[in-house]
Amino acid sequence: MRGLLMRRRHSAGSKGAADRPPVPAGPPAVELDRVTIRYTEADGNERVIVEDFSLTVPRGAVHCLAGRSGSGKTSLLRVATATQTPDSGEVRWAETPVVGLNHKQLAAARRKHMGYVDQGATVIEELTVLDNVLIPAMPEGITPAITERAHELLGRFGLAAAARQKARSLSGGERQRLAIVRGLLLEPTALAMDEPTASLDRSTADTVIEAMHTAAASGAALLVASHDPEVISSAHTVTRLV
Ligand SMILES: Nc1ncnc2c1ncn2[C@@H]1O[C@H](COP(=O)(O)OP(=O)(O)OP(=O)(O)O)[C@@H](O)[C@H]1O
Repeated sequence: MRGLLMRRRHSAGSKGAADRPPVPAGPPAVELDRVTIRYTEADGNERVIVEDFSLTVPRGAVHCLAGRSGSGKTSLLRVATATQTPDSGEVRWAETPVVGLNHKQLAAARRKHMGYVDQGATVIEELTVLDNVLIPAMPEGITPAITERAHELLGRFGLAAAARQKARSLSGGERQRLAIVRGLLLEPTALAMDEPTASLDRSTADTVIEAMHTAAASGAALLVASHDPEVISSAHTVTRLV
């Protein structure tokens, strides 16, 4: 393994060990099993992001993929969310292997297991907040039950009053929370987030960190790529890429 250190959150960071919550003992949500990711760079050199790297994130836990820009956070997040195939190794969601699934199988597994919040929390500006949240349910039809779940989640994440507003009116922090709600709509095993606090001011970023932990407490595993020290120190466990 090159340039990689994995630590439990309570072994380091800005807070004392006594301040940190124990790692939840939920069932495995996301597993990387002896994963290797390497690239051939423009100059012909090989770049190894991780080699024979294994990680288990249980339901209820927040795991942070940390490291400087270019260290490979997004690459590892892509492999964990099966939008990139590793050079070797296996990825499992709720103990189901996903490397090598065909497009249709992967789409079904993703709907069941993996919510995703992209960097910047993309929303459709002209749709209402509620309709943005309901997007993942559209292929199978919007039922009263799913609409009720959307409202319940919007309430839990402080967006109930915004449900009928156009998404264009939302602030950066509200967009992140909307994207979390949308990612949780289908009750996935895990939710992946790419740099959720980038470009937010500190107090707004802190509300997003709180929302991440609310999402984990609801039973999802959170896998978060971030170089924000507060995201890193709030996580139950951290992988540091260098
Ligand atoms: N498909 C690819 N082919 C070659 N090199 C790549 C490829 N994807 C990423 N890289 C390189 O691998 C390294 C890690 O990239 P990655 O985007 O995973 O890092 P990161 O930590 O997420 O960076 P940032 O915080 O800036 O988004 C970078 O040097 C990048 O240029």
